[in-house]
Amino acid sequence: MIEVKSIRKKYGRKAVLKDVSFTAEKGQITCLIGINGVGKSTVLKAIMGLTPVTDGTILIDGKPLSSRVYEHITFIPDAISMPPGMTVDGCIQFMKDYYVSWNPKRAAELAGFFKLSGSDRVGELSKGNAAKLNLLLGLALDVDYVLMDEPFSGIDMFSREQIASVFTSHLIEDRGVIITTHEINDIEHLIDKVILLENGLVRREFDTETVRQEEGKSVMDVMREVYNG
Ligand SMILES: Nc1ncnc2c1ncn2[C@@H]1O[C@H](COP(=O)(O)OP(=O)(O)OP(=O)(O)O)[C@@H](O)[C@H]1O
Repeated sequence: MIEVKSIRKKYGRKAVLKDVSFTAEKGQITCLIGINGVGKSTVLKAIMGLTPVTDGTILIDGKPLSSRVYEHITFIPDAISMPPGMTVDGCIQFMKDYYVSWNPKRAAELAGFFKLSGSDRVGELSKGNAAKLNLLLGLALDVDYVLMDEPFSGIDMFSREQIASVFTSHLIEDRGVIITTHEINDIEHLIDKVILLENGLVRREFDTETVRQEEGKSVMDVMREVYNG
């Protein structure tokens, strides 16, 4: 389980996260939702230790962040960070050489599923294909937790559907996934848990199935309730 306990984060004098606590379980997809600039990426970067928090604690399976802990978790940023001149095959080879946890079988399966061509260069990929390659490079690592920043942002409906289908497949297996988004429509059915962020605080944390069964509400219904007052 990932436990985020009362984290606070200031950039200069600006308090972005004022008091954020939530948990994300293995085997579940947890979604951090909030408007642009609310601090979703900052939360993911804090979990990865990429940005120091001003206060609070983050535990991964009960342990504080350390280099050993990072072998169990990966971060897929909102844009691919591979050099534009590198080919798809080159990226895959780079990851294979660099990470012991690289799973070549899963990488090949994802490349086939996404219909990525090995000879295409990163800088020449369409937005959708760049997003798919980005996802492949993270999901082919054998880690327990995957953090994804806006995996559906700015791509067409068919690519979104294809990416969404990966979430319900064996390619995710029983890993713990945290994704951020500001638009829930396409992915509502995939999500187990929602964390609604507003003004640096968690406005609501809920299990989608519980809310559906006990209150007859969709994620959108709860979002409207919370954000529209
Ligand atoms: N390195 C930085 N230095 C200063 N301010 C920053 C830095 N990174 C982020 N911020 C500010 O912190 C706030 C939260 O940013 P963050 O990227 O976490 O939000 P977000 O919810 O992920 O936004 P989006 O949906 O647009 O991706 C924003 O106001 C942003 O301008």
